[in-house]
Amino acid sequence: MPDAHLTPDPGAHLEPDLEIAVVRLDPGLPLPSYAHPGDAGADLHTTVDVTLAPGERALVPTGLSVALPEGYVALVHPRSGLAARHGLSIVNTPGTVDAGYRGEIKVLLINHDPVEAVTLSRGDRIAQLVVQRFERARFVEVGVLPESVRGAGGYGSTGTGARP
Ligand SMILES: O=c1ccn([C@H]2C[C@H](O)[C@@H](COP(=O)(O)OP(=O)(O)OP(=O)(O)O)O2)c(=O)[nH]1
Ligand SMILES: [Mg+2]
Repeated sequence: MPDAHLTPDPGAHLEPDLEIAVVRLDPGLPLPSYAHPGDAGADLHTTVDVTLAPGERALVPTGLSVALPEGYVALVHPRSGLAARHGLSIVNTPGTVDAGYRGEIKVLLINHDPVEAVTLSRGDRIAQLVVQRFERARFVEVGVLPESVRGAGGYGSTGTGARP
């Protein structure tokens, strides 16, 4: 029951109306779930126990396969708590789950901690899935691009100090 004193989370009023068909390849584990109303990421669980030595990576199964509607993509993002506490991230963050993919969603975890191993147990929430619409582009070749203020500046061209 939400606390009456709390302002509702942004987006909490939005009824989730996008249905995504999910097959649980491992019926012992739950479907992806949002921790709070309005959250963008639905947590994914590992189906296996796994220990990652410092610097080690592993492709970890989630026990889920989905059929995303046309025009949608699901992005596999790291969880910030695991990153902050253990240096655990995802090698290819964010992972891209294409709408036509019917295989098991997997998470390519990596332990960035220089010293400590990370142990995850079956059922632990290891990543989060963000479902988004995307645009499919038509790449049209031209000889010269339209000018812009940024131009070709990048890779730190604006520096790091506060701008005046
Ligand atoms: O973190 C991820 C990333 C990808 N996939 C699945 C879904 C995705 O649709 C498929 C292919 O991913 P991607 O296109 O990133 O990999 P690729 O190396 O380009 O493989 P492919 O040649 O199969 O496209 O693998 C996952 O389960 N988890
Ligand atoms: Mg690909």
